[in-house]
Amino acid sequence: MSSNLTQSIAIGIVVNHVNEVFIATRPVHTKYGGMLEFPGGKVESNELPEDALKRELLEEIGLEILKYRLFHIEEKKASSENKPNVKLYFYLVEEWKNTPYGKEGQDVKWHIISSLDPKKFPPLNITVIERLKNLT
Ligand SMILES: Nc1nc2c([nH]c(=O)n2[C@@H]2O[C@H](COP(=O)(O)OP(=O)(O)OP(=O)(O)O)[C@@H](O)[C@H]2O)c(=O)[nH]1
Ligand SMILES: [Mg+2]
Repeated sequence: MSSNLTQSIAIGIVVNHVNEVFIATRPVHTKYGGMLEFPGGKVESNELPEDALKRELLEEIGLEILKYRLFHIEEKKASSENKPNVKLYFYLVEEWKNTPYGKEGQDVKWHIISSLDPKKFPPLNITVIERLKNLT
């Protein structure tokens, strides 16, 4: 029997009109430090994933998002009793206000989708990156 809870994560794939996505480098001292990631973070209790998406993108990259859609969900079962299952909600963000920047001091950059290397991201991003490449 499993009593593991599920930690949901809301992630924004911010895509511009020239097929570039806005990506941050994870700070070195964190889990997957030095790897690339899309902005986002943990959905809080009593919060909807899309509300977490709006909150995290504002907190992390100063973006007020206007048009977005759920693009992909990735789930992973907990690797032990005392860890949560995780569920990643990846949203495509296609319209926004403001110019994104690394509000928390993180290194950020626009990357052309076709040039993305899935090996530079956490393992749960591999499928969504393949799907992203098939879009363009
Ligand atoms: N933001 C983000 N997190 C990802 C991605 N892929 C992926 O596996 N994750 C995982 O999702 C989890 C939560 O992300 P996070 O560290 O950004 O959480 P957060 O913003 O709430 O930060 P905090 O824990 O410091 O409050 C991490 O374990 C991270 O490794 C991704 O592309 N973007
Ligand atoms: Mg985060």
